[in-house]
Amino acid sequence: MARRKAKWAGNAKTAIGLVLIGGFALLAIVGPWVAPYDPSQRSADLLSGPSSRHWFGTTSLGQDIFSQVLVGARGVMLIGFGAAAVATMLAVAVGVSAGYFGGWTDEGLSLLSNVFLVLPAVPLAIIVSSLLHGASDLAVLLMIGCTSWAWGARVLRAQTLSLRRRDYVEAARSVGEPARRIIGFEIVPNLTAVITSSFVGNVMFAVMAELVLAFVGVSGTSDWNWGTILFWAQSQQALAQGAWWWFVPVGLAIALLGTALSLLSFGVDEFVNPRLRETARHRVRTWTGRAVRIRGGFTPVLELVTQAGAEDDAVLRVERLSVDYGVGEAATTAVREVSFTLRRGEVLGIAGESGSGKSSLVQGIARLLPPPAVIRSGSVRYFAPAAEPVEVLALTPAELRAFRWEKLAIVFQSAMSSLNPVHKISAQLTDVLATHRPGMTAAARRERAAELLRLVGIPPNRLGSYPHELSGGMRQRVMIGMALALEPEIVILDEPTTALDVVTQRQILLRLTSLQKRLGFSVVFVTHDLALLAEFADRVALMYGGRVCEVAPVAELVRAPAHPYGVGLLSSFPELSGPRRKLTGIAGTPPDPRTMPSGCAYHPRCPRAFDGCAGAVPELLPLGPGKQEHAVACWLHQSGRSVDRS
Ligand SMILES: Nc1ncnc2c1ncn2[C@@H]1O[C@H](COP(=O)(O)OP(=O)(O)OP(=O)(O)O)[C@@H](O)[C@H]1O
Repeated sequence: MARRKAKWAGNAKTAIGLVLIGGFALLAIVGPWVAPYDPSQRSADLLSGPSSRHWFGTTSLGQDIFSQVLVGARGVMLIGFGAAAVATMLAVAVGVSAGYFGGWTDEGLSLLSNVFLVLPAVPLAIIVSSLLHGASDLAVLLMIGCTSWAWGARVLRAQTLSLRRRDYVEAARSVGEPARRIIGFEIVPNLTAVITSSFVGNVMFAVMAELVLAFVGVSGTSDWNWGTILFWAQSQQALAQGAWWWFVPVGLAIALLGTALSLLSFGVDEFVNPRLRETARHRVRTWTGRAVRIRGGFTPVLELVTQAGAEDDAVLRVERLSVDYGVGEAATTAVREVSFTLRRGEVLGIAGESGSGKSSLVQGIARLLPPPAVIRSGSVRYFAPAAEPVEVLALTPAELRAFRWEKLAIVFQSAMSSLNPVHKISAQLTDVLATHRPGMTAAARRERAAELLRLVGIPPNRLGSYPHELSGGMRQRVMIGMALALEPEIVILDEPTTALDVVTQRQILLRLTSLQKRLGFSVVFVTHDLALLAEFADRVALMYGGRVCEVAPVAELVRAPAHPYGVGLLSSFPELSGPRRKLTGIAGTPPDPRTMPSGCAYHPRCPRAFDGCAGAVPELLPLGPGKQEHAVACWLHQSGRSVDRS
């Protein structure tokens, strides 16, 4: 708290803005009491300039303009801030709901906003005030507030639309947070700058609208506010008479109020955006980590392969899972009837070229597919120890929230964007615990958060840091710590070390695998990097064109890949030991899922293809007796022939 206060104080713009606004607020409170004259009281000093008796001069009736300015501040501040508060609350409620919930809610609320956008607020207020023969301050406040929210709502809707798919919002959803909490904790804090500037804009608009109403004489010409002063100055032709003092002081007061609001808006922007703030202050030394990508993903391994003895120790079983993007004739199939079993305590690697369907598969398993993706068919069963299997695809939203994170945790690809930039690491770690362990005390949650940081090799004093104060590798480890918060049985990592330097990559994976051995969870590790899998995985499944084409224990796959695609992939990587050999790679490009080749999807690129390969899709079958663990979907093997490693 003290640190926060110091930051406010250290922000000169905020401080000046606050002092000025505070001054105006004080004026609004005490103005009528400290004014030297009654603002309506006439005197013999007609239209005289500033003097020691009348600091701001007098009107054509001899009234003291200084007193009028002091007394008038109350109405301006009351209506300006009151109407802005009403407008901002309406804008947040409408804009955030429309952006977050989408669908019919969005359509209905957007229609409402559009209607209010075309309503001319000030002329409407003038007409209503005229009908009421002069409206009260409260009526003016409500009129302005209720007619000026629509623009802010549109901006907030657009911002919410861009926030709702951010990784940290998806992460919160996957943690099982209810919508109101996601909106309150993940979305609205990130809109603070927009809400503040919307509020400041609304104050300015309300002040102006109120001045216009007073200026045209519809909100009562005897109630003193700054608009009333301008109304009388205009009607008595002060400008033509050279009585500049009649409108200049009030004009300066309005300009000063606008300046104060703008300064406050800038200051709040810096305050709520730690990155902006840090540029102006000393920066905590962080590693130079680049953005880290971590995403959760399973990949298919074949059911047949895992039949021998695998059933008892299965923790997750995926059967014939298919994922489409879109529906009907326009649908593109990204995952095609993938089946695999994940065993308790194993690290299953999933590899394949870009576009082979790895992420779609993993997101399908966790039911985190973004629209327009849909699960077309299949089954995902979770096996709890000594309990009935659970069909994940049939879970209700509430059951799904409990399943994710408790049983299955996902580390998203981008650690930086998975961590909410406006919350400290401690808040983000304890939030997962608060959602799933409501009975835990705040102190216990904080202790557990520190323990989780220690677990992933980060000093607990980093709990007070913001995400941007950590290196890419540290952020990634925080995400892994967060995934382990509830001790899940399955952890999905999707390309967890892409974009990190090789040293950091290895450090993180070594720590992860040592934790995995200690805590006993199962890992699905999606990556392009076969060399990493060779070091860290127990088994590897290769994906091509949305299907698993080969699955085997990692040592066997590296030693003797059976599918020509596996051969090609391994030929693209240098070996760590042994004689030097030419890296050949794979000619051509992966297939477009919209125009998938017939038969084996790899046949157009396959150096061993023969006529039969284009006919039908080969099944994923064990290589033979004694090779139950090594399965391949290739016509070469199904017709009894073998393939040489080239
Ligand atoms: N929103 C989408 N609309 C249509 N098709 C999509 C969409 N997202 C992905 N696809 C298609 O689905 C297929 C599988 O994509 P996916 O991202 O799952 O593959 P990947 O193996 O994870 O690739 P990468 O390693 O590049 O992340 C791709 O061919 C892609 O064209």
